Order: sequence, then C-alpha cells, then structure tokens
Amino acid sequence: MCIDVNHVSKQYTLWKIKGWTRRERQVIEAVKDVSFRVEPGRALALIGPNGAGKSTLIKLLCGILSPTRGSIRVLGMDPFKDRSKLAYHISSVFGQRSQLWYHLPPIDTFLLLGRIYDIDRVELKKRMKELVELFDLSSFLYQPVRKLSLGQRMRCEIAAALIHNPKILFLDEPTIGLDVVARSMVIDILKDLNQRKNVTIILTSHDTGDIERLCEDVIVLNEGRIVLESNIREMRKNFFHTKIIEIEFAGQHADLDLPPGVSVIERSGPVVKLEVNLKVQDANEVVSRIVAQNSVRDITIQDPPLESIIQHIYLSGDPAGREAEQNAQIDG
Ligand SMILES: Nc1ncnc2c1ncn2[C@@H]1O[C@H](COP(=O)(O)OP(=O)(O)OP(=O)(O)O)[C@@H](O)[C@H]1O
Repeated sequence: MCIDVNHVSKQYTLWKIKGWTRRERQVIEAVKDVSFRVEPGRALALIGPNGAGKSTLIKLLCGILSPTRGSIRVLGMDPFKDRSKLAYHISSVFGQRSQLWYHLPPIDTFLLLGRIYDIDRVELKKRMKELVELFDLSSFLYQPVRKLSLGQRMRCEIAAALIHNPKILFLDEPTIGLDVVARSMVIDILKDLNQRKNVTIILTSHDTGDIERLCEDVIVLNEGRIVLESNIREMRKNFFHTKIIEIEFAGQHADLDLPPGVSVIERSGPVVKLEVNLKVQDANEVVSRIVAQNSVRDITIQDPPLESIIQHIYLSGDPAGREAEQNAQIDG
C-alpha cells in the first residue's frame, strides 16, 4: 500500500480579537474523519468546491501538517514524524507557490536540490538532462525564473520536483493559470510519468479536463468529508442520467416531435442538440424515431461533460455516493 489514511481529521484553531482584551477561539474542522487507500502507481484526483479541504489533505499527506485525529501512512511512514526521511521518496508541487529561486535560473535550483537530496554528480547530470528533454527546458534553463512565463515556470517546478525520482508526486492545482497549450503539455508529461515510470500521482484540480485525462480514481470532498470515492469510469456510469444527442439535419426539418424526457438544449442552423433523460427514455429509441421521421446527415450520442456530473455531486452533497448505490441497485 502506498497511502493509507485512517479516520483523519484536521482542525485549525483561529483566535479572533474581540475588543481590547478579549480573544475568541474559533475551531475550523477542515478535514473530517477521512479514510482512504491508494495503491502504488495510481493517479488519484481530489476534487471538491472551494474550502472542501483538498489542500489541507495534501499537506497532511506530505507531512507539512499533522492530523488532529487519526493516522496516516505514506510508503509505510508517518509523514509528519518521518518528514525528512519521507522527503527522499515523495515530492510536491503547489501551483500557487514556487520552490524555484526567483532571481536565479532554474538550473541553479536543480543543482541545489541535487545537493539537498545527496544525488551523486554524474547521476544528477543524467537526471537533469532527462528532465530538460522531457519538459523541453533547454531554451530558458539559464534565464532567471522571474523572466519566465507561467507555463515555462510550471514546467521547471515539476521538473525540480522530480529531480530525486520520487515514488509519489503530490500536485495541488499544478495547471492553475496556464493556457490550453501549456496545460496540455504538463498533463501529458504527468500522464507519461504515471504510466511509464509508475509514479503515483495525487492531484487537486478544479479543471475537469485535467482530471479526466490524467486520473483513474477520484475522491470528492465537500466540507471536509468524503462524499464520493470512485473510479472515474464508474462515476460516469453511476451518475449519468442523461445522454446528449447531436443531430445534423439534411436541409430543412419540421418541428421535432419529441417524446417525454427529451428536450432541445441547443439549436444552430441544421444542428440540434437534445438531452435525453435516461430514466424516462432510451437514447437509441429516440435516435431511431428521429431518423425514421427526418432526413438526417449525421447523428451522435454523447455523454454529458464530466463537469456537469461533478457539479451535480457537489450540489446533491450525496454522502458516500448514496445516489450511485441506488442507481446501481436499479440497474442491476
Ligand atoms: N492555515 C489555516 N488556518 C485556518 N483555517 C484554514 C487554514 N488553511 C485552510 N483553512 C480553512 O480550512 C478549510 C479548508 O481549506 P482548504 O484550503 O484545505 O480547502 P480547498 O479545498 O483546498 O479549497 P480551494 O479549492 O479554495 O483551494 C477552509 O474553511 C479554510 O478556510
């Protein structure tokens, strides 16, 4: 087992100043009785709305914070107590914070990290060469970090985090602020690391595209609690109550005669998008009916975007995937 989290809670204590002499204690329970396990080589997404406790959980797993209750084992170690020993085997990237020296070029941070992790000179040179190639850093390796674009800096951040060949990589919003091209490059590299080098990845992101491309497992947190723990494929299956049918009509078409449970969500010239409620209608039957009544050039059936399922889970606050269980019972 790579990560084993048992009934972990984390409280922050804040002191509010009340008048000149009084202070009021306020306790925020950011993580509440959370338990889960991660097998080596998996890619897990921690998702949830703002303030759900994702960053706190990552900090607990990295040993930056200690739990108020419960126990955590990462690679068999207690991350808080064995922090310096564990540091040789894990790494973290926080999108909002940098570990690169701002006024120095990235190469200097790489060399410094090589010293910190006691990496032999020859080995360090070899690893730097690999990372420079993998992240395509050669054109700005000797430029001060302050002069790099955000995308270039993030590539250097992740490269720096990998210099000591960690077994687990924790990433908290690693693509925040990146444009589509830079984001796609970062996610592709992470996927490659996960699949080829078996690096376990724990990621928080608000971007469903990143999650879908990189992760196979997902934990949804809400107000500090796990509200769903699932495989992304299972989550899609259990939470999809709708299908989207996109039809391109050949020429003019009369008003569609739609059965109950089917509604038009978009119209653009000859293209019409329909949403089918699968609890009421079968999508294939809807397609057959439309094709029989109209002249159709193209027709596709799609799943709704992952984003809409996640939104649905957040809104329903469905504890421990109760709705998913009910659906599984109905289906099966
Ligand atoms: N250092 C701290 N001191 C006090 N409260 C904190 C601290 N860090 C986080 N919190 C509180 O703990 C709760 C969880 O915060 P956390 O940053 O873990 O959530 P998050 O899911 O990562 O949110 P976001 O998506 O906005 O980054 C929030 O209510 C937050 O205000």
